[in-house]
Amino acid sequence: MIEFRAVTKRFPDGTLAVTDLDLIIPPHQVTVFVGSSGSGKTTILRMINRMVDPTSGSVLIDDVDIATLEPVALRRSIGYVMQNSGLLPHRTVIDNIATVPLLDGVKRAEAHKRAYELMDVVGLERSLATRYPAQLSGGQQQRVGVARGLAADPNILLMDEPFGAVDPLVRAELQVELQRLQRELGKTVVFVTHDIDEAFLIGDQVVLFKPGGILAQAGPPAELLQHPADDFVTSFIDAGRPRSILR
Ligand SMILES: Nc1ncnc2c1ncn2[C@@H]1O[C@H](COP(=O)(O)OP(=O)(O)OP(=O)(O)O)[C@@H](O)[C@H]1O
Repeated sequence: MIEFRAVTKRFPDGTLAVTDLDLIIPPHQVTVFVGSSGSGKTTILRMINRMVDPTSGSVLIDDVDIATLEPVALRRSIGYVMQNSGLLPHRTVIDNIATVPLLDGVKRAEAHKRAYELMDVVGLERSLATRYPAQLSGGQQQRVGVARGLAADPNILLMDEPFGAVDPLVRAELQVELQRLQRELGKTVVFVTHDIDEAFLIGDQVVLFKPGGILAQAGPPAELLQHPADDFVTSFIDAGRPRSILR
């Protein structure tokens, strides 16, 4: 379980990105952060692996305040998948997937063996292993990014708009794949998107933020749809609807 207790983040330039956030992220479920651009989603996500530290308040993982943990070790123990996959351009697919285990001192042969297994898990042909990222499609690159995020077998997987840069058809395919993966692996997934349809599709819990990183509502999709907390929630959900009809 991940817990935010009265977390506020103000950047040095004075920007208030997160305001007094109390939130529980249950284990083995997909929690989706949704909200308009600049509503603090990425900042909140990055506080889970200490890429960003709160100005005040605390973040706990399984009841341990992560401010007491060593940031680099914490970061390597948590999977992180970002938009545009964030792959290393001069390393092959197999080396990209094995990045964290290799950093952790796992022997190359063993790290590669596991990386090949992960290619199967995320639905990538093993024949792609020796290609470089630029020789893959956008969807394939994102799958490599997911495999890399899973390589250290983390309990927690953070995904920051992972499907934002691919076309709608590939995006739909990746969304279905993520649901399958989650049924098989049961990780604690925290997923950022600005797309309410995507949030409702893949989220067990959806957390909607207002500008300033103010929590608007958190709950299962049906709860937000049937019992929106206020007009902001209603209008954010409604704004997503015309797109669903057009799709
Ligand atoms: N390092 C920083 N220094 C100053 N302000 C920052 C920094 N990082 C983020 N911000 C600001 O904090 C606010 C929240 O940013 P954040 O990236 O968390 O939002 P977001 O909801 O993830 O947005 P998006 O959907 O556009 O990625 C924004 O106003 C942003 O400009």
